[in-house]
Amino acid sequence: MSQYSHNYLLVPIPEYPLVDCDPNRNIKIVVLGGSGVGKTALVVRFLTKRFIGDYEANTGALYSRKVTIDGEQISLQVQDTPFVSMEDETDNISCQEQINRSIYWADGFVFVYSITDYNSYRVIRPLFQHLRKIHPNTKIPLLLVGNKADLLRARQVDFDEGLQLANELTGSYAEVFKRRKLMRKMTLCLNNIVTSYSLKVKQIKLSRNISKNG
Ligand SMILES: Nc1nc2c(ncn2[C@@H]2O[C@H](COP(=O)(O)OP(=O)(O)OP(=O)(O)O)[C@@H](O)[C@H]2O)c(=O)[nH]1
Repeated sequence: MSQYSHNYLLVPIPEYPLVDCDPNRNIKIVVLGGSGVGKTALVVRFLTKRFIGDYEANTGALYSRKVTIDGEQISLQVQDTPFVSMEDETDNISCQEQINRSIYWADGFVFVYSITDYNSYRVIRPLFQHLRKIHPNTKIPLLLVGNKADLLRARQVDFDEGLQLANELTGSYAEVFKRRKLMRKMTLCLNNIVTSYSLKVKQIKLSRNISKNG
């Protein structure tokens, strides 16, 4: 049983041990952003399909689920991370080593800011530049999420600013709060992340067929 199960209303736990994962059939996604923007909440909502107010702050936790893509069973792994912050008086970010490791590890990225916190939005560009240094030459599947979209009265970041930033980062954009919308947007946007993986799956299938048929 999970170490967290006793104390909290709902805590996602890995569906199966990570040792069972075939490394060729993994999609690895990391969720990144500033402090308190709702990264953990978002991961919990996405994976459990529930909107909840009480959950373990599982910063750094790795979750896994099985999904089917093009008839192939794939393990989707989602990594929650500690927050990233801006260094004082500069446009640089400071992030823990764990974040760098996650960036190296991941195939796709979910950047989260809160629409109620302009500073969390400001973190995103330098974060992307940081990511670019680690993955200089690859197309980066990315979803930008403007979270806490239920708190419209406290809005500090306009919808258009989110959209513009997503375009700049060549990613998709979603402002989310309601579960259905989150699921729809996440699913749609996840397709971006998954597309490159699907191609890989097709290549695997193709090479398997070629070797089978000589
Ligand atoms: N109103 C509202 N509150 C939210 C939403 N998502 C998260 N929260 C709240 O925001 C707070 C921070 O959420 P977390 O998921 O812990 O945020 P985090 O980004 O993981 O935080 P760090 O651990 O600092 O990195 C919690 O009190 C959540 O309940 C949302 O969509 N709407």
